[in-house]
Amino acid sequence: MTATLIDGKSFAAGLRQRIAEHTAAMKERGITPGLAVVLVGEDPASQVYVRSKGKQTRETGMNSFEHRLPADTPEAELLALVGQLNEDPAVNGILVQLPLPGHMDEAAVINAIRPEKDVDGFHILNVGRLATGQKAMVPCTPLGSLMLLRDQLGSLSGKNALVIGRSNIVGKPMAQLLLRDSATVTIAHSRTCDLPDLCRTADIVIAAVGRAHFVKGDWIKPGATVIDVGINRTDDGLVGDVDFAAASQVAGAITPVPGGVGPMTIACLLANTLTATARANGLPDPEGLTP
Ligand SMILES: Nc1nc2c(c(=O)[nH]1)N[C@@H](CN(C=O)c1ccc(C(=O)N[C@@H](CCC(=O)O)C(=O)O)cc1)CN2
Repeated sequence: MTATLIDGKSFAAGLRQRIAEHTAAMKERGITPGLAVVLVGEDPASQVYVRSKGKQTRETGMNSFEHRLPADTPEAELLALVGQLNEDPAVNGILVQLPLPGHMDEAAVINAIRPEKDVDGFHILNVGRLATGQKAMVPCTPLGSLMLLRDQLGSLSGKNALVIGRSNIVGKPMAQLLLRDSATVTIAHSRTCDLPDLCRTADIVIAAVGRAHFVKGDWIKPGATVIDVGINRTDDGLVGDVDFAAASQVAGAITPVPGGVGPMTIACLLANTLTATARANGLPDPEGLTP
């Protein structure tokens, strides 16, 4: 392997430490940040993520409120719970774990969350604010990826960045964040022509396509920085969207899976909860936690 390994696990641990310090300072002023996480159904991966979110929230000194609803919960009941959490002054952040069961309208549920408490940054107002350069809540996985990129590269200005994947929760907000940092951004997707050649022009590759080992080693420009957002469960265990073994021979720096972007997602959720708490109390945004 020639590439530098971007250690998201250790970066996330450092970030959580800083968040714990900010939280302790807030608690001295009588303010305890609170995060409510709602899980509908019993998806095994979601259960693991929700458990980790609760544990890490408590470890940083914040209050954690967990709500578990059965898979056949009517949408109106979930909306009523979101309404209660919106009104609860002890709750600064609300997250509804995705995916939701098929009978629910994800957009309707997300848009029912008060934008100031939308620590996932998925509410349509936060999407619009991010796209227009206004103060927003920023989705956690793209925010974590940006932090890793800045740490690795310093300035992203003028770099050719290729985002592979156009989802609302990763691809599109990632592209917005890269643009904000003055990268030259291309978004690729399933209909993109000649993706391997396009990828070979990229200084930064963000793989968020949701297909195991989709990005091949010979697609990577020598020295490029590769951020692998994929989490694919295969017979060989958890793997990313990038063929890590091959790409790490060519790239300048690369995130592993596991231990790359994944741990940053929850750390950034805590960062967003702290930011939401600061804003709700008329305090400045905590330093280094927002883009
Ligand atoms: N409301 C939301 N739902 C979902 C989000 C989200 O940001 N908000 N993202 C994903 C799942 N997710 C958090 O919810 C998440 C995914 C992965 C990890 C992580 O730490 N991954 C580890 C591996 C863990 C494992 O073994 O599964 C890693 O990559 O090292 C944390 C959070 C979908 N839903």
